[in-house]
Amino acid sequence: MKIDGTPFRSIWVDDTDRWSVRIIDQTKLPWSIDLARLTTMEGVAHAIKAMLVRGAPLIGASAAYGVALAMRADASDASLANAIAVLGATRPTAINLRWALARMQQALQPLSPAARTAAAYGEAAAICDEDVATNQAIGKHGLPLIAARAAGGRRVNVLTHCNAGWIATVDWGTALAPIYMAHDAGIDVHVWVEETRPRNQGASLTAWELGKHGVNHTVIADNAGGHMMQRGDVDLVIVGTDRVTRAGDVANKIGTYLKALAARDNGVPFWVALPSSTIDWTISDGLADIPIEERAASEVTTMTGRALDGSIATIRVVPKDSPAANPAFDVTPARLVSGLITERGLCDANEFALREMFRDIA
Ligand SMILES: CSC[C@H]1O[C@H](OP(=O)(O)O)[C@H](O)[C@@H]1O
Repeated sequence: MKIDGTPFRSIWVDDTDRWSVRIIDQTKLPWSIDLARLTTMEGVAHAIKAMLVRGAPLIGASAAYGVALAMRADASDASLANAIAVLGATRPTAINLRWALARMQQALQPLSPAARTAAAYGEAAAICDEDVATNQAIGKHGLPLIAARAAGGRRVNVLTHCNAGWIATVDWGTALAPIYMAHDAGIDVHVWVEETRPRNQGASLTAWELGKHGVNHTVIADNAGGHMMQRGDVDLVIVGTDRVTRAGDVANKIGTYLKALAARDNGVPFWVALPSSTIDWTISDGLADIPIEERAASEVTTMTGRALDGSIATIRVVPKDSPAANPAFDVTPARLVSGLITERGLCDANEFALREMFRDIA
């Protein structure tokens, strides 16, 4: 998408040296646009773990380039195995990480070391290009959900949680793709942007993205989403996801489950946007089988933002001696999901529908 008129992707190969990997450091947004340069596999692993890059599809794309950087340094079998292991251990919930690493392994293992570097960069680039096309398709298939509610120029209010925008993918995003397309089609779409404690991906990233694209939005506290639904101010909810089971259970940013409960209680459609690379065909029961990342307590006990003097500051918001827990995701049972917006179309959140739509993959 564009940042102040300049087209960007969230990750790309440096166009000067043609081997280092460039990213937008998302820990610095929205306060500054820092383009970081990653030159080692370990640097990519840190970027994923510390959330300089985040979002399931972007985590997968970043890991793919991490393998390419590893091959550039040492294309041996041991180096390939080490890269897969190190990158695979960075974050446990988003299945796209495992999917991308398996794809890189499959592409590189059969090759001679001499052929691996070029092949790795080629496969990583293909993953990125496919992600862009996939997300455009998600946008196209999700657009009617918004357009159907825009009769007579009526404003359509969409609530989203966390950030599943272009910055969470290589481009376009998943949950935000239909919103961008609705906006570009002239529909009066407004987005309730939940701040998404504790990392505030909504307040810091979704608000920033939508603002840069000129999409009307209002940031709200996480706890306000249900209230907006009760008042009839939410026409539909669209969120992203990090892993969907073959039965349609959805892992997403912590707090998503509460939105789904409020949506069900208020008769608000609750849609989940995802590429098929986010489906984990090996599991059915999300609550039992999706690993939930536990992140540092400091993400709950402190907040970082711009101080009134313009400096970037981190403040403590919890007493020093109070422990904090920080589960980064929760699981929304399929029964609370109105439907899935995929690159192949809209799909019920159940095993039969998923297998019908993706019989060539399942
Ligand atoms: C398009 S996937 C976006 C998904 O990833 C986010 O998690 P994180 O920011 O921790 O990587 C969140 O769950 C989003 O819905």
